[in-house]
Amino acid sequence: MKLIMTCKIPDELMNPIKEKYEVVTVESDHALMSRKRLLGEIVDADGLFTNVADHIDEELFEQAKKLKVISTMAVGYDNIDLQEAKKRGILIGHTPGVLTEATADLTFALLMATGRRVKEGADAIQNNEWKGWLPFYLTGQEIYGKTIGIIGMGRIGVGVARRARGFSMNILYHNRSKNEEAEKDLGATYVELDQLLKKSDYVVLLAPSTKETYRMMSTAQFQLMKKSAVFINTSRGSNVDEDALYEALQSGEIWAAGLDVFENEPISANHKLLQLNNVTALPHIGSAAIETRMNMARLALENLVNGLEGRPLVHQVI
Ligand SMILES: NC(=O)c1ccc[n+]([C@@H]2O[C@H](COP(=O)([O-])OP(=O)(O)OC[C@H]3O[C@@H](n4cnc5c(N)ncnc54)[C@H](O)[C@@H]3O)[C@@H](O)[C@H]2O)c1
Ligand SMILES: O=C(O)[C@H](O)CO
Repeated sequence: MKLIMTCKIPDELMNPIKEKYEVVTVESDHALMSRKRLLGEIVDADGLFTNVADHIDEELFEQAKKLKVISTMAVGYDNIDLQEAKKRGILIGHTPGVLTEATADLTFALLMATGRRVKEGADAIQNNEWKGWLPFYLTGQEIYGKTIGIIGMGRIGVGVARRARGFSMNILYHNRSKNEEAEKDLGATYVELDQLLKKSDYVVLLAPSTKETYRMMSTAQFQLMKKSAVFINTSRGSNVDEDALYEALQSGEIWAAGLDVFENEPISANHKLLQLNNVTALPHIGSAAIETRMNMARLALENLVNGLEGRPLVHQVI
């Protein structure tokens, strides 16, 4: 059987697979397979190992004559057209759970870095702009004891809430349904979205990208937030209206934003959001811890091989 891997993973994981399957992948650890090559190779492939950067759309499904399983090395699968996959009886696997803690760590790191202006401070030193201690130089927002509002209280949202608890934060959340466990164990309080936006010092977005969440944070939502509030997005860029966010940050409607994800990735350094001092931006590295990425790759391979060999996927989307 032929497998396509649009990115390379370490040899220790790849070699046992190569013994059993014909594997087509890229040459370098630092490259993704081009769309053109993927569309060519997919024609006679049985399995596809993919990630958040590939668009698995109707055009690709039309080309794929033999495809049985698609396995993404990610928890989010908004880049895959599930309807097209379902129509063709193609199984989809993903990697929830193994990246929860690493992504919660990075989300909290971004919250702290944005609230306390860590990037601006590091840049000031680097650019030889530090003039010495001044009473209000690079003053940020306190974190300890403040109110955090988590939109999307799922696995990672709960992970962030656990970290927030360590900082004695008051935890508000908004979710499709109430998370009784988070309420009991973490003292989190369910509120409607408008209330969360009005009351939170830190608003953290961790809902998946769906039709309902598309640009759920736009002008009206930013206007409800406190002028001193910090907005953090480690979910998906499409959940945020980036023009509205830019306006809110530039006009002082909100105080700062920490962003790990963007509507179009990779974002260009010329993007208007990146020209603002009150934006801390990262290149979609929420789950980028070595052990985590190894576990994601292992789980994605297991999903793929299980599907090809007629066993249940460990984590199956459809
Ligand atoms: N930045 C990164 O590198 C990175 C890493 C991992 C995950 N993610 C993103 O984080 C998302 C969450 O991951 P997870 O493992 O916690 O998923 P999850 O499914 O456990 O949690 C998502 C939560 O969002 C809630 N939700 C769905 N629609 C909502 C809506 N309209 N309003 C409010 N809440 C809503 C769900 O009920 C669920 O509780 C992923 O879908 C992915 O997009 C990003
Ligand atoms: O959805 C995911 O898993 C992330 O975006 C990449 O880890």
